[in-house]
Amino acid sequence: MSAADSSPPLLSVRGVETHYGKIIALRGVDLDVRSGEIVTLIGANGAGKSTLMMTICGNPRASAGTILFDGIDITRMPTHEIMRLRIAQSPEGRRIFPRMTVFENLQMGASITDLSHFDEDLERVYTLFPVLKKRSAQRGGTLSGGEQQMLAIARALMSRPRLLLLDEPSLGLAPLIVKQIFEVIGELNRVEGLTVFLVEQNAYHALKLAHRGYVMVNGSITMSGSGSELLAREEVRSAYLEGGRH
Ligand SMILES: Nc1ncnc2c1ncn2[C@@H]1O[C@H](COP(=O)(O)OP(=O)(O)OP(=O)(O)O)[C@@H](O)[C@H]1O
Repeated sequence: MSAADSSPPLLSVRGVETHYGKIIALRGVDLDVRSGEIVTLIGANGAGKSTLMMTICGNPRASAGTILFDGIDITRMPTHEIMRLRIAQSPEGRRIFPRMTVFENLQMGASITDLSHFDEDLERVYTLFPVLKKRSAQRGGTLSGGEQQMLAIARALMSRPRLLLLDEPSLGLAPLIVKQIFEVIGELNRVEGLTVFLVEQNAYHALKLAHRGYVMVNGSITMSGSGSELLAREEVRSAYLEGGRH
C-alpha cells in the first residue's frame, strides 16, 4: 500500500443518487479519487458515467448522498462555486467555442480573477499540444476532431485544476490520436502529479492508463480495483474489451 492510499481522498462520492425527473440515473454511487491518482469510470452507453461527472459539477444536482472535495461538501453548491475550487471539466463532445479562435478558447479557460500566470500556462499547453500553437489564430470549429479534443483538455488545464474531469476524450477519434492524448494525460499525472477522473467507453486504454478503475452498470458501481486487476478480469474483458476496440 502506497502513502497515497492512506491519505483522505481528494474527491469522495458517497451514496449519490441522481434523477432526471422520474428516471433514476445514479443509484447509491460510492467512489474515491485520491490526490495524484488517475481514476477511470468505465461502462456501457447509458450506464450513467456522464451523469456522475456532471453531478460532481453540480448540474444535475444529486438527489441523495454526499460529494466532498478536499473535505468541503460540494453536493449542493452551485456549479460556478465548484469550479472556483479548481475542478475543471472537459465535457463529452468537447464543447469548445467553435467561432472563437484557439487562443480565445484558451483565454476562456483561464482564471478571470488571477491572470498573473496566463503567459506561463499558455506556453505550457502549447508545449503539451504543439498543434494548438500552430493553430492559435484559427477558429475552434475549423479544427479536426482530435485537435478539438486537445483544445478542450488544454482549455481545462488553463485554470490550473486540482482535479481534471475528462468525459470520453477518445470518442470518435482515430487510434493514433487517442494514444497521443492518453500519453499527454499520463505525462501530466507523472510529471506534475495532476489528479484525473476519466470517464471512458474505451476501457482498454482507460484501464491501462489509470491507477484504479470502477465499472458502472445501470447507475451502480459493480466492480472496482486497480487498472491492471480490472483489465485481467474475465467479466471486464468479455463486456468491455470486445474485439477491435483497442
Ligand atoms: N438530460 C437527460 N434527461 C433524461 N434522461 C437522461 C438525461 N441525460 C441522461 N439521461 C439518461 O440517464 C441515463 C444515464 O445516461 P448517461 O449519459 O449518464 O450515461 P453514460 O454512461 O455517460 O452514457 P454515454 O457513454 O452514452 O454518454 C441514461 O438512461 C440516459 O438516457
